Amino acid sequence: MTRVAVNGVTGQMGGAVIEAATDSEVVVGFATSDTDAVDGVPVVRPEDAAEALREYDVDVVVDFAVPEGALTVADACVEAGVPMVVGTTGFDEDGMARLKDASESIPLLKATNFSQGIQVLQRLVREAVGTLDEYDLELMETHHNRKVDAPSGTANSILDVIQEERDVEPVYGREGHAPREDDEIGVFARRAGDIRGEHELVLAGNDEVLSLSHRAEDRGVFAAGALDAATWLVGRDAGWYDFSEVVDA
Ligand SMILES: NC(=O)C1=CN([C@@H]2O[C@H](COP(=O)(O)OP(=O)(O)OC[C@H]3O[C@@H](n4cnc5c(N)ncnc54)[C@H](OP(=O)(O)O)[C@@H]3O)[C@@H](O)[C@H]2O)C=CC1
Ligand SMILES: O=C(O)C1=N[C@H](C(=O)O)C[C@H](O)C1
Repeated sequence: MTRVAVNGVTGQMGGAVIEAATDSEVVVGFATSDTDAVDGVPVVRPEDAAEALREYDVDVVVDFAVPEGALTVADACVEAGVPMVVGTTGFDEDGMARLKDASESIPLLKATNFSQGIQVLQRLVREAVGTLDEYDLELMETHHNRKVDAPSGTANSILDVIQEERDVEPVYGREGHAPREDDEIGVFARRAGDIRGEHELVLAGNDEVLSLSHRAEDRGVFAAGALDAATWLVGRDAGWYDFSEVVDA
């Protein structure tokens, strides 16, 4: 069985990963709060992660935390020579550069969304935006009221795909006198209740509207995808990997 360490183990996704780990074993977790264990999994502080990775003989780390915590644990993975799956979102440019640096020493797979449906949505988005190249584009996402980063990592990834196809400028929300420009894409983030994650791209023009959307119904979908990625990553060469490689494997 693959021996997994979970960064952000006390969080919503940390719990979902422990629950989803049936073909792998979560042997240790990292978090900053004063908790000894979560569901029988011992909790260690992130600054002691390198030592714990060796002590618990960890094969791979699965991370769903905050950017600062992910970077601390990425350093520990480099020190201990352990692969890392990064699910945390909201990194700034410097954080992304530090993850890229880490991937020169260890196998590192980062995805803003570990659901298979979003992988397919990304492909559909590329085709639709490339084909309907005159249509107006608007991007919406909705998440639970505890989410701290906006727009979501997934929305930013969808935007990246769109910008590879079309020269559009994001406008984050609109207010007041705000007429739409031809080359803009409106991006909207809503936060309410315990909504697991919804994303929708609307393409409108030529007297028609095409809507491409995805809704996650349980955090288990992200946890299962991240664990699939973790098992796939063990034993690979150092480098930067994409979740599409796992889905296509
Ligand atoms: N890629 C994907 O498919 C998905 C990505 N996510 C992303 O995962 C992240 C976590 O989401 P979620 O579980 O809902 O958030 P939570 O707020 O529920 O959990 C965050 C966890 O991070 C821990 N944490 C805080 N600071 C640190 C630190 N310095 N080092 C290590 N751990 C730390 C917190 O525990 P404590 O306070 O005890 O330290 C907590 O356990 C978010 O960035 C979210 O966007 C979420 C779902 C799917
Ligand atoms: O915070 C969440 O919950 C989620 N975060 C990811 C994101 O920012 O895109 C993925 C998913 O939508 C759930």
